Amino acid sequence: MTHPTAPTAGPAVQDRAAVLLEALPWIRRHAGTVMVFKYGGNAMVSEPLRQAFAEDMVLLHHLGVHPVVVHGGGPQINRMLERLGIASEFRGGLRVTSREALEAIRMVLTGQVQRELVSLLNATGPYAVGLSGEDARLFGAVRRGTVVDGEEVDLGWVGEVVAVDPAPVRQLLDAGRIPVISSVAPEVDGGGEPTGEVLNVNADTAAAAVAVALGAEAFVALTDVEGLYADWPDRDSLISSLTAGQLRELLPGLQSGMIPKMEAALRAVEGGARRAAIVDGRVPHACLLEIFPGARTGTQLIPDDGVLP
Ligand SMILES: Nc1ncnc2c1ncn2[C@@H]1O[C@H](COP(=O)(O)OP(=O)(O)O)[C@@H](O)[C@H]1O
Ligand SMILES: CC(=O)N[C@@H](CCC(=O)OP(=O)(O)O)C(=O)O
Repeated sequence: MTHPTAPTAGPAVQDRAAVLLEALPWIRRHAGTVMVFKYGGNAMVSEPLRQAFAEDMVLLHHLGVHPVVVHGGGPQINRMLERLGIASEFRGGLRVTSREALEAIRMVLTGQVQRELVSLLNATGPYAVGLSGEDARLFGAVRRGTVVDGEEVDLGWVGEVVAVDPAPVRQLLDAGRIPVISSVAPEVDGGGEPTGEVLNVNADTAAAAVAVALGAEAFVALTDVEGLYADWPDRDSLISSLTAGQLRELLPGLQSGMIPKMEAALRAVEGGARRAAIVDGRVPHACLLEIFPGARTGTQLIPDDGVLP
């Protein structure tokens, strides 16, 4: 006859219990809240990292938090455009998008990157449902250009989300699912009606719009650096936390992909999120570490009158 080995109350057991107990106040405060995670192409670079991200989302879901994933896929799009012989050009952190490129981008985001993410999340249970801004009119977008060195630049078929209907996402959350959203959006006219065109939206920008529409508690964007640097690329200038007002002052000096990312973080906080975080997607389980305020990586952004929750 065998007997199960009784766990000894040694240090290892105590440590495990202590980790769970340390998370208890955060879990109690955040159960039932929405957290929007922007999963960027540069943070999706390895299988173990993708796996760790999916595990974090499923664990948060079981802790009672409602994770919503908005994904990018910049490097994956670059690879496809290269295969098709289409040049990639970025202005102010946004891709100049021809109609030909748009077709490929829509295919890569909704047909490849989203499918892979949904499949990873569903490896252990029926959690994830993928949708794009086109589904159930989730997004409405208008064409936008950008300003580089004081000059207006036409970006082609690039959009900015001007309307989000939270209902399709809420319905999925209510059904116990994890929504996984691709950042392509139908163009809408002045009356909010679809024109029949589709636009390429930066995924950080789309994620912030989703966070605001859902009244998310937090907006977390993964990237491929430690966080926001005050004086990029000086590695000693990493900012661990800042207020919306401090970010507004830094924004004009930012470069490349950090421009839309920090604009999105600001928009999320201005729109009601208590916190936005730029976290290092190269650190396995960076999203799960978010539940331990003392162990968070990256840069935390809070409203001017906020305190770090
Ligand atoms: N001030 C800054 N702090 C951190 N990164 C910066 C800064 N300015 C520019 N960058 C660049 O922005 C990149 C992140 O943007 P991007 O590549 O669009 O991210 P992702 O694909 O993860 O969404 C970093 O890898 C870095 O090269
Ligand atoms: C307009 C614009 O720039 N759209 C982005 C959409 C994907 C994205 O944002 O992906 P990451 O988050 O991985 O950068 C693009 O075409 O690359």
